[in-house]
Amino acid sequence: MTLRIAYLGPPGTFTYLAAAQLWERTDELLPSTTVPEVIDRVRWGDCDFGVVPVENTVEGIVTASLDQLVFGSGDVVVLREISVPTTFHVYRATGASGPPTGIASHPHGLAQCTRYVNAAGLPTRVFQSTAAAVEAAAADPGLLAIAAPDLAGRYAVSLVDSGIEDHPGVVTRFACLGSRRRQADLPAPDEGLSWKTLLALTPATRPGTLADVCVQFSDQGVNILSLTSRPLPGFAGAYVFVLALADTRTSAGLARAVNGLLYTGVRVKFLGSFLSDHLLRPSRPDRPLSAPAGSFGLRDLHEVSAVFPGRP
Ligand SMILES: O=C(O)C(=O)Cc1ccccc1
Repeated sequence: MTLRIAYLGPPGTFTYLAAAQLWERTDELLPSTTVPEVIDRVRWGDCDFGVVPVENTVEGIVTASLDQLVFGSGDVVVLREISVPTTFHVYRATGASGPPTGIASHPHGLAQCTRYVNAAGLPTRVFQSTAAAVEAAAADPGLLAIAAPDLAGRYAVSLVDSGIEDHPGVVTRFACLGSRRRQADLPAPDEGLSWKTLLALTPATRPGTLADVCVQFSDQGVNILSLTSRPLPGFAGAYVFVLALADTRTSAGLARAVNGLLYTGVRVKFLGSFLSDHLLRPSRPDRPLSAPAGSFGLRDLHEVSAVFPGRP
């Protein structure tokens, strides 16, 4: 059976590279113009699965994708997570001459290549995807486009520069989305993937609610990998917390933690339990974790007391 897979297109986006990692040529990869369009095609049954960017190690969460999952309706959850190394190249219409007049990309592309973009000193143009910018550059000889590798054969453009990102070693994570019932229909996973579960939690707004949430997971030995807060529309000052947990939906510990949460009054939305290559592809395997410059630790107590002068 040929599967229909919606992705953020046109062909040659980083999302396309993620989708092509998972599906064979026999399946139909169908480009969509925006992330909400991909999710709608899955939600309304026009496509079996969808692929969207979810997190970038420089730019952080792709809120357009996360908010669709958190606030959208219907049975659309994350079924698999795929990482793609994100290196940026510059293209221009083949045969174009004279000084360029603009530089174009997806907002994340422009944000991850600030040194190059600033040095170019050209007006920037934002597109729905990197490959959409390349498509526009093919038709506009003044435009430079920042996008994924290997697009010169696919569009009428030539490679101008390569590896222009500010930080080498960046990885973008993509989510394969679909109905909970379709998880078994995905291609067999590679070896060494690890389970993640994504939950959106809405606690009451009082001191200690987030501590209550964390205690439920720590009591069950479930590692919280990340915590993202999204404003709850229509309720100023209230947030939904999206937690990525290092466990599978079928574990007893996770079931106990979620049951415990319900008793503390937290509302829980299930956003998916899936295999991820997250730990297989850490973005900087060569470097130990380091906190941002200017962070203090136990050795810097004098700095702590300068910022927090109250007596402990
Ligand atoms: O525009 C693309 O190619 C995408 O897939 C979204 C994106 C943009 C920039 C970095 C990673 C993903």
